[in-house]
Amino acid sequence: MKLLIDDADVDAITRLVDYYPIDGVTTNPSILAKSGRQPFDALREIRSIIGSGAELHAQVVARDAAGMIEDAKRIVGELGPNTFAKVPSVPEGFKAMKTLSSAGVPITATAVYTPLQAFIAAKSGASYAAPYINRIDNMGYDGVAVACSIHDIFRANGLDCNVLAASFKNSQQVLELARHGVGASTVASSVIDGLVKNAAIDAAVDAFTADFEGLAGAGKTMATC
Ligand SMILES: O=P(O)(O)OC[C@H]1O[C@](O)(CO)[C@@H](O)[C@@H]1O
Repeated sequence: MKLLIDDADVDAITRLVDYYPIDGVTTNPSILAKSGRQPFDALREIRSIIGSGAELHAQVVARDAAGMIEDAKRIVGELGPNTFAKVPSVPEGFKAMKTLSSAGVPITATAVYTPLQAFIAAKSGASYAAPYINRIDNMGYDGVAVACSIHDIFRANGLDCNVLAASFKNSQQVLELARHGVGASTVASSVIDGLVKNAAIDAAVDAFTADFEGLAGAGKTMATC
C-alpha cells in the first residue's frame, strides 16, 4: 500500500517527506483554500519538495465535463509526470474521465462513497478511486469495508484501477486497509504522525539509552564508545 500525505502545508510536507517513506501528496479544493495561497504556487512548491518521482493529486473545480477537462489538462500540464487530476465521481465527471483517459491524462476518481461509483469510474478510465473512509463511517456505514469491497471488485473484474483510500481519522482505519493490501491511502499529517506514536515505544528506546549510559567507560553512542 502506498502512503500519501493529504495536505498542502509545505512545512508539514517537508518534515514528513524527510522522516517517512512517502509516495506522494493529495490535495483537494478545501485543503488548497486552507493554505491561503495561489493554488498553482502551492502545488508547484509541493511538486518541488516531493520530486518528480512521487505522485501529486490535485482536483478539478469546474462542475461540467468540458470545464473539468480543461482544469485537468492544466493541472497535469503544469505539474508534470506523476500528476493525477482528481475528478468527482458524478455523471459530468464520468463523461470527463472517458475523454481524459483517452487523451492519456491520469485520473483519480474522487468523492467516492459507494462501490458502484468506483466501478463506473474504473470503467471510465480512472487509475485510482478515492473512497472517503471516515465520512462513510460518519454516515453509519463501514468505510473500511466499502474500500475493501472496491479493491475486490477491481480485481474480480480485471479493472486496471486501484483504491486510493482517503478521509482518515485514526490509525486503525489505515491498518485495516494495509492488511487488505489496497493500492494506496492518503492520510492527514497529524494522523501520519500518530501511526507510530506510542508511549511504550518511547519508553523502550529511553530505557536502552539509559542502560548504555550506565556502562562504565562507554561513550554516548556506538560510534563514540
Ligand atoms: O473527510 P476529509 O478529511 O475532508 O477527507 C476527504 C478526502 O478526500 C480527498 O479529497 C480525496 O483524495 C482527500 O484530499 C481528503 O482526504
